[in-house]
Amino acid sequence: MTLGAVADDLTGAIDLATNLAGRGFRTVVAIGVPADEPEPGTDAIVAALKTRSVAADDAVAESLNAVDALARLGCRRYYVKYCSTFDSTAEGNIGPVSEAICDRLGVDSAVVVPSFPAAGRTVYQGRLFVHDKLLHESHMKDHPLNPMRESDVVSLLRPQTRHPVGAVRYEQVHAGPDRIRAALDAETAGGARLVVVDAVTNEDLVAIAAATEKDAVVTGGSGLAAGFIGPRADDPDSVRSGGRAAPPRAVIVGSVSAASQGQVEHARAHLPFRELDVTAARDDLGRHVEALGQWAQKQWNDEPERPVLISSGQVRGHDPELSRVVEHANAALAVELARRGARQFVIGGGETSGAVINALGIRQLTIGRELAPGVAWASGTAPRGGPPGEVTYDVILKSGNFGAPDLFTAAWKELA
Ligand SMILES: Nc1ncnc2c1ncn2[C@@H]1O[C@H](COP(=O)(O)OP(=O)(O)OP(=O)(O)O)[C@@H](O)[C@H]1O
Ligand SMILES: O=C(O)[C@@H](O)C(=O)CO
Repeated sequence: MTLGAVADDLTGAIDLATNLAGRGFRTVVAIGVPADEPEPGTDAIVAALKTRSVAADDAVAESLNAVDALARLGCRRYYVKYCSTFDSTAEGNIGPVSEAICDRLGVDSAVVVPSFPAAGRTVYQGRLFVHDKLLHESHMKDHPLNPMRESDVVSLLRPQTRHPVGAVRYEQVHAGPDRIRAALDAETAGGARLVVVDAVTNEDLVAIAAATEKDAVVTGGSGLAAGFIGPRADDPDSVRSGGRAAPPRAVIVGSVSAASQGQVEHARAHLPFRELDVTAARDDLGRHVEALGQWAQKQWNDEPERPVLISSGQVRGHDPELSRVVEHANAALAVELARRGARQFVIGGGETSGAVINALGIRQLTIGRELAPGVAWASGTAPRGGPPGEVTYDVILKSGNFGAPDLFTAAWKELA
């Protein structure tokens, strides 16, 4: 049975696909609502949507389209993937989307498991932690699109549903799958449709996965997948396809997260670096992007294997419109670099990655070597655009806060 997943952004989809691959699922990521039959032998299809920051009605409609498409492709079990920091719009899309999918499939209730301990996200007594900080005290309090000012997951979810929100606390999770199942059933009997489940360690996630293995819908960050047992769990390396493209190489960072900015700081010492000038991009996008393209070409002429690094820098203040301008600029930059031959990209940030992949015309990705929790190389093809034929790209699409400080320089070794 193929597992179907609906992810609310692209890097989140890659994150989930990486964890599924690590558990022995041969996984493809479809960009948008899946249209194509997956290759024979596919165990999981993750639909990468762009619904985290849109109006709830639009997020619901797009998510249902994706579930219907996954059902047509043979999926019978579904994973609703949102961010491990539970971010969405102020009104929130996680409740409406999860409930609509349950309704569509005739399912009474589903677990809510944001926890991803390997990336420092844990839920204890309903409170979401990012490493040692409560969510509302973490970097997420200043996120440019979805600032998070509350850490209690039940409180975050309550305004997003007309039903009571259930909770299964750590004491019950720790007591194992049978107790978790009994607690979930009691919450559902009490009228809850969405039940927030604590998880602090991978063992907790394994227990929750066992307790819910017959549930047709589960929801969460990618962590819960670490508890799944895939069809090729004995040999997870067999599901990975290697790097297929060749240099030139570029790192494009539109992510403003602390981890990405640290990675830029580290890589600047080693790679040719330029900052995308936000004002110049807004005033004359074509000219600015062309200038960056010429600069990159010169670096590649001097050292063909050496990646260039371009970052759009720090956001000042909360300005969604400016964020869109920068996304558009980063996407145009990727197209310009591809036009000049670039085939291997590391992209920082979920929104940025979505914009870039769409602009390059990539419709589907297969997962390759894993570099860090939730981060892996992936390969995809796109129409050549002009002459007939296809172009193959190797990409890392990195969630803002994921990856070690040296990711932008170390990643390339994994392609060899
Ligand atoms: N200098 C800047 N000024 C304004 N907006 C910017 C600037 N640099 C980046 N942005 C925008 O900030 C947003 C960052 O979101 P993105 O999802 O790409 O990264 P992130 O939030 O750090 O990562 P993730 O969503 O994966 O956690 C994008 O819309 C990007 O275009
Ligand atoms: O769950 C996460 O933290 C990531 O996959 C993500 O969605 C960040 O955009």
